[in-house]
Order: sequence, then structure tokens, then C-alpha cells
Amino acid sequence: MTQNELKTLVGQAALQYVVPGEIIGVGTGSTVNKFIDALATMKDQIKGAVSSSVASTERLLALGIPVFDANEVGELAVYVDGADEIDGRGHMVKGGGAALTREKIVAAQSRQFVCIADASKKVEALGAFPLPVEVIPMASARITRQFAAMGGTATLRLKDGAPLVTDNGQHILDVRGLHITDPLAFESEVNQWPGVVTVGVFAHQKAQVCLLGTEQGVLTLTY
Ligand SMILES: O=C[C@H](O)[C@H](O)[C@H](O)COP(=O)(O)O
Repeated sequence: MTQNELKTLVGQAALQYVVPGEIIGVGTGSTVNKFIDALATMKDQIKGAVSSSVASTERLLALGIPVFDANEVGELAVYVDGADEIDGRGHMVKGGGAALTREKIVAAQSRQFVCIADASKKVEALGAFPLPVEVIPMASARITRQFAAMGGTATLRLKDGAPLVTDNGQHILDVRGLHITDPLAFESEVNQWPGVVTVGVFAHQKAQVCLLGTEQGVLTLTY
């Protein structure tokens, strides 16, 4: 199966976690796009979605799924999102699509995080994928130096030759060369650096379930 087919498989498998009559938390990315397409087949059974990005909002609305502001709704039963890496305890690296801040907000508002990913995302330890960090632009040089002090090399993410601007109007640093042995402690530490909006380690908002797309079918991992 191609990677695209595996993404379709897990996107469809995530429908089993959709609670009829509820508002669903929806993440961002190519895997989630498959979930959104599948969700459209049961749009009459749900109230709608809270979205984690402009891109997902546009896709949801185009398919006729109402999108609610996070502030208009209370706790969500389930949040479905992809990941760039997921370890054996449900800790993830996210933000390859620059949506990490709103993703973490919607994840925090949800009782259950269902991660959907193809098998290539499963890792022993986080850190091979360059770690996305959303930063306030005026702090990016100092934060780059702080990562260098812990052995990481941060580069400003560009789009069409200019710094990429997130949905929140901020920048993204991608950090290579980190060894994240304690994701909870790492997330807590980097989160408190002045100018860091969100670090792409999701350990405090980890997954409770991962639907992993493999050649043998969908593997359900629980944490
Ligand atoms: O900012 C983007 C998100 O964290 C995505 O969920 C993550 O990058 C995985 O995306 P994809 O499903 O396209 O690999």
C-alpha cells in the first residue's frame, strides 16, 4: 500500500471514535484531510467541528460540516489529528504543517486524543523529525541560541523565500539534532522560554489512542 492509501485507511478508521450528536475536534495535515473527507459521510450525525487551522476550516466548510469557535463550546469528547512522530507512550512531535499551536489548544479542550498516522511516524524516541517551535518573531534569534546551548540547530521556516507566517501571525523554527529523552520535562522547559508560543512536543497533550496504518491493516495502540 502507498503512504497515501495508509492515510486514507486510518482516516476512515477514526470514524469509529466519532460520537453522534457531538462536536468533533479536528486537527490538520494530509492524514487529517482523509479523516475530514470520511467525516463528511456522517455529517448529518454530528453537530460540527472545532478546527485547528484555517486550512482544515476551509476543508470542513467546503464539505458542509459546520465549524464552531473553540470559545463557543465546552469540552470535546474526541480530537482527531495526525503526527510527525509518535513514540511508544503516545508522546508526539507535531507542527510539520505549522498548525501546532491551535492543535495543542483543541487537544487540551478534548477528553481523548486519537492520533492517526501511517507506520513511518512510529519511533522509539522523539527527535529525528526537525522539531517545530512557533515563536514570536522578535525572540527567534535568542531562542535559536538557547537551542544551540542544548545541542540543537534551529532554522527559520521559509515559504516562497520569506519567513512562513502561521495562522497566528508568528514564525516557526525547525530544530534539528535534539535528543528528547524526557518529553514531558523538555516540553515544560521550552514552553517557558520567553517568546516561545508553542513547542511541537505533545507530551502533556499526548495521544490516548493511535490508529497506525500498516501493510497488515490498522493497528490500534492505546496509552
Ligand atoms: O502542523 C501540522 C500537524 O501537526 C500535522 O498533524 C502533522 O504535521 C502531520 O501531518 P501529515 O498528516 O500531513 O503528515
